[in-house]
Amino acid sequence: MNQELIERLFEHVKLSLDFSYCPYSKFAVGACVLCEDGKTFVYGANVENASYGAGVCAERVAITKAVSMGRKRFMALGVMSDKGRVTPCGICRQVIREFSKDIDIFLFNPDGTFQTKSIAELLPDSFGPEDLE
Ligand SMILES: O=c1ccn([C@H]2C[C@H](O)[C@@H](CO)O2)c(=O)[nH]1
Ligand SMILES: [Zn+2]
Repeated sequence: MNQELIERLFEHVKLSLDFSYCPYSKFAVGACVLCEDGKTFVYGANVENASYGAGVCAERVAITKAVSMGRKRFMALGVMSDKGRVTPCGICRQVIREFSKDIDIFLFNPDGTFQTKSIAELLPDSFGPEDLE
């Protein structure tokens, strides 16, 4: 990933924080996937619910938006909370893994610095679509 794409990914993640609906946790999260074409950014924010368990994380919102637009493979996913660096929860790790085994996951800090993780690091010895073949 070149510097320009990383900066654009960060800008999308930052903007998506504004769309978070988090009246219960007050913990806003923004996420964005960069599709395999290297051009299409699809962002998402966490969307909570009065029935707490019905809430959805930002990462899954971004991914399900993209998949339902016909984009199933991703180069990168960026994420950040309004409190700073955040790392995807277990359910999101499994959903990321479903669609991309070689994705770069950018854990952004508010100043734009980041740490990258692979899905193999976040979800070692994972179960995925190939296991059902
Ligand atoms: O990586 C994460 C971690 C948490 N959340 C959301 C879920 C919930 O709405 C709030 C507090 O857990 O943050 C995300 O969207 N992504
Ligand atoms: Zn999650």
